[in-house]
This record gives sequence, structure tokens and C-alpha cells, in this order.
Amino acid sequence: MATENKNLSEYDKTTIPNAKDFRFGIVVSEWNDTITEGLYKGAEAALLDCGTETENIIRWNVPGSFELTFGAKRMLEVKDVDCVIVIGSVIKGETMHFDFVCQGVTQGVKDLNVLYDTPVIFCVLTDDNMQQSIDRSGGKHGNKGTEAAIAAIKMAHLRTL
Ligand SMILES: Nc1c(NC[C@H](O)[C@H](O)[C@H](O)CO)[nH]c(=O)[nH]c1=O
Ligand SMILES: CC(=O)[C@@H](O)COP(=O)(O)O
Repeated sequence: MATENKNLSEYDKTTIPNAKDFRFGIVVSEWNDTITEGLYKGAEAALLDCGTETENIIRWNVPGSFELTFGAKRMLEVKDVDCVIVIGSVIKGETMHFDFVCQGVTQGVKDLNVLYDTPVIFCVLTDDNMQQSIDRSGGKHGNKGTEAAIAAIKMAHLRTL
């Protein structure tokens, strides 16, 4: 189902574990920061709404989405967290750089989920244009940051089983 048929901000709290005892790391790319800040705000609000303590949300920034993998890896190595969310916004330009940045961060995050026993949630928009990014970071399609936070809580819970 495409995003246009599913509002990214909708969730049913009765189906989500309480996040009171979980600690979350969030690594945020500074590229397209108007978008990534919107994604972060959505993620933070959802984590708090589902019981996360403010002091249990640890935020680091990195220069761009390609650096999200290293930022998440370092977070996993030095911080005691139950889940990491990586937040980025990649918008297509004139060259193939878009393809390689998207491929790099996608493969990198996948690798971290294989190599570490702490889940890393992929909250990276990969859009053709800025409007698509606006629509998915608090616009008409909701906020992918909210969706990522809910996924993070569910995966942090699954990790306890
Ligand atoms: N064009 C975008 C980038 N490019 C920068 C790379 O992510 C990386 O920081 C650079 O290649 C140095 O390693 N990053 C984004 O997050 N979004 C873009 O649209
Ligand atoms: C995703 C990118 O790196 C891209 O926005 C850079 O733009 P360009 O391909 O025009 O150099």
C-alpha cells in the first residue's frame, strides 16, 4: 500500500506496548533540516505520548544521510539504548548521487540490524522533490517520524521476548 493510502501519523495506543522503561537513540541528518526536524518532532511526540521519559531520548546529529549508519553504529556502541531511529531526508538532484546515498544508508542500516542485537529503525525519506518530503513529515500524508517511533517501541518490546 502506498503512503498516499495510509496516513503515517495514525496509531492505536491500545496496540502499542508502554515505552516507560525503554531508552531510545535518535540520529538525525542535518541535510534538508526543515524536513528532518519535522520528522524528529513527530518521532519525539509519539515516543512521549506512548510513555517514554524525556531523559530516555538521546539525540545525535550527523551531516547527511550517508553518515547515519556510522552515527547509529557509534550510538549502539557507547549508549545503553533499546532501539535506535535514524532520521534523514534524501531528495533527488541532477545526478546519480541520490541513488548512491539512498543505497548506502539503506544497506548500512540493514547491516546494523544484522550485526547488532539492538534494532535500528529506518526513518529516511527518499523523495523525488521537496513537496513529497513535506507531505510525509507532518503534511497531508502524516509524519514518517511518528510511524518510526511506533515501530521503535514495538521492536524494543520484541527485543525483550
Ligand atoms: N543530497 C543529500 C545528501 N547528500 C550528502 C550525503 O548524505 C553525505 O553527507 C555526503 O555525501 C558526505 O559523505 N544527504 C542527505 O541527507 N540528503 C540529500 O538530499
Ligand atoms: C541526494 C543528493 O546528493 C543530491 O541532492 C545532490 O544533488 P545533485 O545530484 O544535483 O548534485
